[in-house]
Amino acid sequence: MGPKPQHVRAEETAVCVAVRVRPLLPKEVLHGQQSCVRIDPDQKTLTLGTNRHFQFQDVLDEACSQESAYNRCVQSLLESFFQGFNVTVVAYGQTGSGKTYSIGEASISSISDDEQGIIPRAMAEIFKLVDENDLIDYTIRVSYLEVYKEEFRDLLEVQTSNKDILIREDDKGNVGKL
Ligand SMILES: Nc1ncnc2c1ncn2[C@@H]1O[C@H](COP(=O)(O)OP(=O)(O)OP(=O)(O)O)[C@@H](O)[C@H]1O
Repeated sequence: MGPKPQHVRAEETAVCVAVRVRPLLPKEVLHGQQSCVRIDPDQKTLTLGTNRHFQFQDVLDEACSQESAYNRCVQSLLESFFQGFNVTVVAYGQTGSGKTYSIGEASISSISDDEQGIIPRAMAEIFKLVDENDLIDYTIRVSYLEVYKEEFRDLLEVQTSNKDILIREDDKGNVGKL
């Protein structure tokens, strides 16, 4: 078997799973806590303890920057998106593992450009690609919803009652907020 590609492209697989290990937080260092995982970037494996190995399509270590995480896991999806495919990015993990940090709180204006996560980077690239293409008229709609304890919250309009938020699929298979 030849070496695996460094970056898995969207067209090569329907689902790509990458694992990201965050650095220890200052308070964890203060309490003398230590990392319990090891990453092998060549084998794309993460080892828990000494002998529990897990393989992923990509493994991002503690030093992986927001830019690199975006380039490795998301950028190619935008190409597919502009070719008309639906694309989805999901951050999954236990509390405090870095989902919000990785996805990128678009609402936090105090963070530096380097620290911006996936949402602001993807938005910037979408608008750049739209700007570059004068031949097509684009309409962009955005919704930003939180689902917590089976209740919706509209994060762009927090006063909206969750009862007024309806998610439906139309006859073309597009899922969205009514
Ligand atoms: N790759 C990283 N580099 C530096 N700091 C990080 C990284 N990932 C997460 N952190 C920090 O770790 C802390 C927890 O991360 P975050 O809030 O993103 O977790 P979460 O998975 O969204 O948690 P919850 O499910 O509780 O909302 C935050 O202080 C965040 O800034």
